[in-house]
Parts: sequence; C-alpha cells; structure tokens
Amino acid sequence: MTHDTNTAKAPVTVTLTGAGGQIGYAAMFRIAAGDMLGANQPVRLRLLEIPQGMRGAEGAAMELADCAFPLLAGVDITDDPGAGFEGANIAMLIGSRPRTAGMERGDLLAANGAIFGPQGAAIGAGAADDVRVIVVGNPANTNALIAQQHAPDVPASRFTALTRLDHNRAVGLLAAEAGVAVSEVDGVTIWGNHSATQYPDLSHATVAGRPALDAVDASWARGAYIERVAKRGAEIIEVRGGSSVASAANAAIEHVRDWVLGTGTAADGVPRRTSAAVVSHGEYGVPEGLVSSFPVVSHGGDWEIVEGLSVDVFSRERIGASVAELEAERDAVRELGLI
Ligand SMILES: NC(=O)c1ccc[n+]([C@@H]2O[C@H](COP(=O)([O-])OP(=O)(O)OC[C@H]3O[C@@H](n4cnc5c(N)ncnc54)[C@H](O)[C@@H]3O)[C@@H](O)[C@H]2O)c1
Ligand SMILES: O=C(O)C[C@H](O)C(=O)O
Repeated sequence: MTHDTNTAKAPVTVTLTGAGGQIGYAAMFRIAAGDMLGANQPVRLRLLEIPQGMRGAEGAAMELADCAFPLLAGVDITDDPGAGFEGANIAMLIGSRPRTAGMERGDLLAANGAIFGPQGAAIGAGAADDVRVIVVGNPANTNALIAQQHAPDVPASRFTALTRLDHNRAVGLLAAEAGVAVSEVDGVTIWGNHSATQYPDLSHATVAGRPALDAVDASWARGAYIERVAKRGAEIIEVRGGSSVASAANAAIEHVRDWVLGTGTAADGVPRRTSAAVVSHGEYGVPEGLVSSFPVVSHGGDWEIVEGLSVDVFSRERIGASVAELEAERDAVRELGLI
C-alpha cells in the first residue's frame, strides 16, 4: 500500500477570477483534483468575483466541499481584488464577458479591458514573487498586455494569454483530416492573436513522423484549415448557443500545467512544443512588448520561445497580419487610457 504524502507539501495558491461563471466552474474541480499541478500538490483556491457573481462562486465552493478533494487545502471567496491576489502563485484571469453570435473578440475590448488594469495592479501589489498569470478573458492577448503594464515590478514574462485552445483545435482538426491519432501530431504552431487573424501553421508540423504538408492537401492546410481553426470559437457559439467552456477550461489547465511542470520531451528525445501567447522580445519580428502567440517550450518553470524556425513568405504575411491587429488593439487601449 502506498502512503499519501500530499500533506508534506505547502499548498499552492491559485486565484481564479470569474469563479461564478462557466469556465471558472469547469476549471476549479479539475484543479482541485490535481489535474493542473499534479497529484501530490495541494492547492488553495481563491475565487474572485464581482458582487453579482458571488452567489455562483459560493455555490461552487459548496460543491467543492462536497467533493472532499484530498488535495484541496482551502477555498476563499472574495470580491476584493486585493484579497483575491494576495499571495497568489497562479492567477487565472477568466472573469469577463464572453462574446455572443456576430461579435468579434476584439469587440469586447471596451467592455472587458477595464477589468485588467486594476487586476494587474493588485497582482503587482500582493501576489507571490513567483506569480504566473494566464489571461483567458477576451480579447485575451491585449487584456494580458493591460494587466502586465499595471504590474511593472513583476517580470513581464509572468504574464501570458491563452492560445492553447487554438493549438488544441489545430491539432485535433489536423489529426482528423490526416486520419491519425492526436498523439501522432507534433510541431503545430499558433501565431499571433487569439482572434480570427491567428495563424495556425503546419510548416513544421509532422503527422506520424512525416511532414504534415505531405500528409494532407497543402491547399487545405493553407486555406480552409486556417479559417476553420481561427473561426472555431464562432462555430462553437453558433452550434452550442454559447462560447466554449470545458475546452477552454481544459486548455487553461494544460497551459499552466506545462508552464509549471514543463513540456518535456517526446520518446525520440525531441522537446515537445506547444503554443502560448507570451510577451515578445522581438522574436520573429513581432514588436517587443506585444503579447503574441509563439511556438514555445517550457522548462524550469519558464516559457521559452522556440527560435530559428524557417518562415516562408506565406507564413510571414499571415503572422504579420495578426501582429498588425495586436498593434491596433494596443493602440486602441492606449486611446482608451487603459495602458
Ligand atoms: N482565450 C480563450 O481561448 C477563451 C476561450 C473561451 C472563453 N474565453 C473568454 O473567457 C471569458 C469568460 O467566459 P465564461 O464563459 O466563463 O463567461 P461567464 O459569463 O460564464 O463568466 C464570467 C464571470 O466573470 C465574472 N466577472 C466579470 N467581471 C469580473 C471581474 N472584474 N472580476 C472577477 N470576476 C468577474 C462574472 O460575474 C461571471 O461570473 C470570456 O471573456 C470569454 O470570451 C476565452
Ligand atoms: O470565441 C470566443 O468568443 C470564445 C473563445 O475565445 C473561443 O475561442 O472559443
């Protein structure tokens, strides 16, 4: 019989904003079960809401208690960002309005952008020294930029935005087209913004060990595929009648898990890559400071952009278009006085 040593480790404090909403609800039970930080890592959950969302968060906390998760060291519920981020090691910024049919994610900038400055400032004021922030609320990249700009004393590399959902969509759709298992797909990259301009790039992807562009029709890979991945969020809204929830929660959990525990290596010893929106230092010509999606690996608790991949003219144009949109969003939030 194995002896459970969970209690020997200090709990990690995970702050979830929007904990009374859909994605928060889908995420918190998996986090408390150990899916994000591992089966031996106790967690303390901080549920941060606005007053209207407090009952939802309270109800969810009651259900958490009813699960009696051995790893759950405690749950706090608050509508005060200062208390919500105090000592936070992981901050998952989900709370904000989702788009509805007919909207682009960028249309949420004015409605949601104002949330992220005060939350960034509260993270800067009170979070733990090792805080890692993932922004899920849309438009995620630019909201992450806003939060980061309000926390000048926190290393910029600790602010990220979620494009893992796009990455997972891109992997799933490629596997289906090629008729292989998801586990046989490697090297897919999402570049740019979590928006309709994003570029799911198969230039360096492989399917069962062979170049993806040989395994599927290249005109599909550089046409309908890109469109389908980039507009998958809208497709879900259309079919489900509401924006993605469980797949978004799953992607956010995978993003944090890989960030903290590492992306590791495949059986052949090659580092496993994924996609995440991180602050650019000018890699691949993306202007410094923008929060853009890149091919990344993580080890030692830090994301590292995979450099040196060849970028052909087609890819260069697609990346450029998405980055131009990120620049326009940055300029718009400057105009609005949000940064
Ligand atoms: N990046 C991605 O891949 C991705 C994927 C799916 C959804 N999203 C985005 O995630 C966000 C949340 O989606 P949802 O379905 O959970 O929405 P939801 O409406 O179900 O829940 C949002 C919750 O956030 C709370 N909230 C609002 N302002 C807040 C604040 N200042 N502090 C704390 N909480 C606050 C609300 O009270 C509500 O309970 C949306 O912006 C959506 O577009 C992003
Ligand atoms: O598309 C949306 O508005 C929700 C989310 O960003 C998604 O990609 O599913």
